[in-house]
Amino acid sequence: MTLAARNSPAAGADTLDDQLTAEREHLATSRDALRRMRERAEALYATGDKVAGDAYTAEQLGRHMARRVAELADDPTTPLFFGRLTFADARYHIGRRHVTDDLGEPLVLDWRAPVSRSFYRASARDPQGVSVRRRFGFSAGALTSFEDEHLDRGEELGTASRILTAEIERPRVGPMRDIVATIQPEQDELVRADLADSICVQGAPGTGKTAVGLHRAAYLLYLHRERLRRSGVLIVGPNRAFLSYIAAVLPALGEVEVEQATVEDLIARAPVRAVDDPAVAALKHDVRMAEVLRRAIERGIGAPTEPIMVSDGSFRWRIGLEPLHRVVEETRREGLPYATGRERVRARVVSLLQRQAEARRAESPSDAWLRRMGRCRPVTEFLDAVWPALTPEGLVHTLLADPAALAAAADGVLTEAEQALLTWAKPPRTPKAAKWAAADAVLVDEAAGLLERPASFGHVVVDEAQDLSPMQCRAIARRSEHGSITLLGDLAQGTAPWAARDWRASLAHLGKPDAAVVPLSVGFRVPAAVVAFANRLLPALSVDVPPAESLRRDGTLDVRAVADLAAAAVAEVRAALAHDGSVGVIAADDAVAGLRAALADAGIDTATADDVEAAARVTVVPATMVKGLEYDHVVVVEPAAIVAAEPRGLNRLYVVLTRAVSRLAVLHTAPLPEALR
Ligand SMILES: Nc1ncnc2c1ncn2[C@@H]1O[C@H](COP(=O)(O)OP(=O)(O)OP(=O)(O)O)[C@@H](O)[C@H]1O
Repeated sequence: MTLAARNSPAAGADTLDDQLTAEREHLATSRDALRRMRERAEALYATGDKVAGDAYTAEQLGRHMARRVAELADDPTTPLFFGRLTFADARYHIGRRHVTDDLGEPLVLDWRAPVSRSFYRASARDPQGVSVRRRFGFSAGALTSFEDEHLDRGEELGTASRILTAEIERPRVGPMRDIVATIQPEQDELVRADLADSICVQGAPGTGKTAVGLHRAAYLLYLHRERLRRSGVLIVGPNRAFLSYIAAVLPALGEVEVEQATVEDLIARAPVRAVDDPAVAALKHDVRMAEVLRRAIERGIGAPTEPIMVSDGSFRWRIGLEPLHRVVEETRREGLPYATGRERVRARVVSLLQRQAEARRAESPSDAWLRRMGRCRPVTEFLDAVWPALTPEGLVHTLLADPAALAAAADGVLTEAEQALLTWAKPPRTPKAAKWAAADAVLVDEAAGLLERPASFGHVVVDEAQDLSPMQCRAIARRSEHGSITLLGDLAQGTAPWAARDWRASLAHLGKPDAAVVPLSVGFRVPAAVVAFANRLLPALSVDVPPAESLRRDGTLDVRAVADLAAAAVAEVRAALAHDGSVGVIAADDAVAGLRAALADAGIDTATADDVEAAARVTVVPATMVKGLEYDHVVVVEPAAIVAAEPRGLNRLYVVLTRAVSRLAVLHTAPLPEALR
């Protein structure tokens, strides 16, 4: 046993070894049972098209079974169960998914099942009927130890658990892993919050926000499987490197159908082919642009100026100005999305024609007649005059290309100087010819949302949410209108020019103004010495957040003035490679290529941050890409250059300094930023 079981055996005279043997047998039995479950699912998958009556059912069944097979995958390196609860009359092993024997009796309970909740929440003060909680220690998939807490005797280890400590201090390699075995009570409360509840988690670096968000997604999918499968669950992350880092967590928990995207991916409609001046980009992300777009659309709705005259071949029909005015006004008042409004006007005009036809012929006209009237030239011309068809790109193109159109929509909302900033110097002739900048996407998406509502996800998890602009928040709000959100972030790590300074404003833009803001303050990543160093920056960041405290007493910090940054970085990486785990070299973006070359010259292979499966243990990461990531050993090169590279450089440095799991080395030639000294 590597980690000795702390307490005397619970069951009679069994020795610890006997108990360990019994647990290993239970693990082997469970793995066999899971294999049989998977084989049954595979057999069904193979014969699915024969039992299904038609192609559609076969397709549905096929997809369901493929998903089932994927869900039942067994990873030999992750334990099938990690805990056990003993109640007065029953005993359950808790693991990543349900495993049942051939008779349907449970061998392992899913961590999300109601009974499993006590594994995370029971305490000596509130044992919830649990007499003994057992945690298992594993090494490379083999069960090596266990640790008991006799809650009925007032024993409780909390964060002193050696198995928990070993899990937290385990060297990191490759992609992020799930934390089901060691979710802490304050995290569990967030993970198991109701589907209807939107929550905002403000947490210092490494407090498990990302972990909480992913586990909440898995929990909600377990509890509301059918509903969420229909509406979908979406995870929004800051960049592709981050998304590939977290991509494996949900599949490892059996959840293979969650969409993961950056906010840019989510709203991209056209390729980005131009770069905005920062002031222009900031203005496009300003929430006032939503009002400008709303007005621009509303101004497009005109008043009828002529009656409609239609002939159907047999009769001529006429709709006078007054009823047409009524139709337009009534529809405008309904506040529908613009494109729906246009169709509503069309339908109302057709129904006026229908009424006339009924009065004249004393019978209802056919559907074909109604369709023909709806599409006939006079009706379409009327629509084009009072409620013209619009495209999102067309609308934004008009505003950016035509100062008069912009002035009409922006008067009283944007200053003249701001309007001038927005106007293209060389307007493209058509929307198709436009070279869109990144920030135009938020305008086009806002316009698209005014024309037609996008489908709403059932639940959206937004990570690193402090960096969302008001307009990006609105883009997410449109996609979670009928669902709930989990907003995760840290105001101190805000690096975007529009980063949030308080959560209430973001929540209002997200359409969830009343969501609770819950703090997480216990850090699982960054060692105490490193946290203390990074916390020196907090007063200079002008945000009001509780400082982090660390669960980790291990770890080292080494801040050093050097003569040659590249040579010192190479030496530092060499030394780091003598330890287990990953090494991250973080520098200002423009220094990355040079450092990669220096490491290559020294014969050290390096990977890029978005290649989490890379064989190389060393990753060289630009400071702007490192948000949300972590490495055992972090080498930060020239903090002053990281700070100087962008307006929120100190916040960036705070992010950079809080990536280390075990050891942080800070190498500098220039003086350290004032706040750190
Ligand atoms: N209860 C836990 N048990 C074990 N490890 C945990 C636990 N909670 C978090 N961790 C680990 O701590 C590290 C940091 O977690 P995570 O990335 O979720 O933090 P974060 O708050 O999102 O950080 P950041 O602010 O830097 O984005 C991860 O390696 C995660 O697996």
